[in-house]
Amino acid sequence: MNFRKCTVFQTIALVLIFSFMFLNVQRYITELLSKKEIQKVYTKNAKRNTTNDLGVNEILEFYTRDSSITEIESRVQKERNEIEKQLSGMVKKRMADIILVGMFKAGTTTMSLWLTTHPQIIQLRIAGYYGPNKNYALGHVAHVAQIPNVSKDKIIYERCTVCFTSQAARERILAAYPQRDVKLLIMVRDPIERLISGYVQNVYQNYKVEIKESFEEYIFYPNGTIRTDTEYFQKSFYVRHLAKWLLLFPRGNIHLVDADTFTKKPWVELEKIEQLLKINHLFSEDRFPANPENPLFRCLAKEYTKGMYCMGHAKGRTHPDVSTETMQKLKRYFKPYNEQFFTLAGQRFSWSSNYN
Ligand SMILES: Nc1ncnc2c1ncn2[C@@H]1O[C@H](COP(=O)(O)OS(=O)(=O)O)[C@@H](OP(=O)(O)O)[C@H]1O
Repeated sequence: MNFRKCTVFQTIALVLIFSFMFLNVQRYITELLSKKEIQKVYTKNAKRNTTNDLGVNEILEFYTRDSSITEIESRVQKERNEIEKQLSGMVKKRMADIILVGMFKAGTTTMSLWLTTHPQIIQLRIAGYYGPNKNYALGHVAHVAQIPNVSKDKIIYERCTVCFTSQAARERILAAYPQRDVKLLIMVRDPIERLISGYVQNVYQNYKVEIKESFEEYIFYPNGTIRTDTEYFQKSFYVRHLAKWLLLFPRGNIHLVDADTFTKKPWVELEKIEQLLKINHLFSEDRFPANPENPLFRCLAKEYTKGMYCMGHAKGRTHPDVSTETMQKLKRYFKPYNEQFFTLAGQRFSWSSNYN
């Protein structure tokens, strides 16, 4: 009897031990699996954030989440009412067909100078109207009054190179074009080269940057982290700015110019613009000899007379030597933003391969 009791107890104890072990093993396996699952999701997200697996919609959503479309529309409507009020009584004018909205230090002066030598392109006298407040304060009457009456085969061209990074400018342009039918030209240069160019410009103008401050001092904090909060740095995050334009204007209206190709082979990018605007082809390769004073850059030979349009000394400046280490650090930093920009733009640029 005692022996039988003992066996029953032993069996119960064994069942309990095995059950306990089984439950623990099961819990361990579940934990392990969920940890793995979390790890998988985390790795996937990290990868998505760094190497840009994000799709166009996700990128758009991410960079415009601080923009309330209702608030934008209400501001734009208010501005439209103001435009109508100021222009009431004036004969309705055709607005500019195309606006060069940026990007600062990407070759915009050269583009404007050369493009407007085309007899079918008429440039507006006032530049930067939609950008800085002091320009916009000129008022719509003054802005519209300068627009010439031109035949349909001519293109009215306006320049506002500070507009690309300005939300106020985007909304002002949208207010002026209720049909959103303006073409927007944006020159995009390798963001690091643009950064260096901006630094050199600041050094020359001795504005914001002390002459003695090296590029490295300008770009890094003393502890080596990148000073991403500077105005120049912020302007080089093209994806952020393009997303905000795409919230307001269709992609088809935005023409992105490869600024590096424009510098080296201007006829390539100019011919694309001729096609976009459906104007005669005049910018052929043979018209772009090297600049005798600065052979890394081109000039444009005049069409009917002798002489060339070359840029002065303020364009095509010598850049400082930047160490490989600094370049690599900047490239690593910009790469994910660039990738997102290419996805959003739906195109890559000649400088894209600098980041491979
Ligand atoms: N043909 C030709 N000649 C001289 N320079 C040329 C030319 N084509 C493009 N570029 C590039 O234009 C860069 C200056 O850009 P921007 O005119 O947009 O500068 S600015 O924003 O108006 O200050 C300028 O930048 P830096 O090289 O840093 O001076 C040039 O790289």
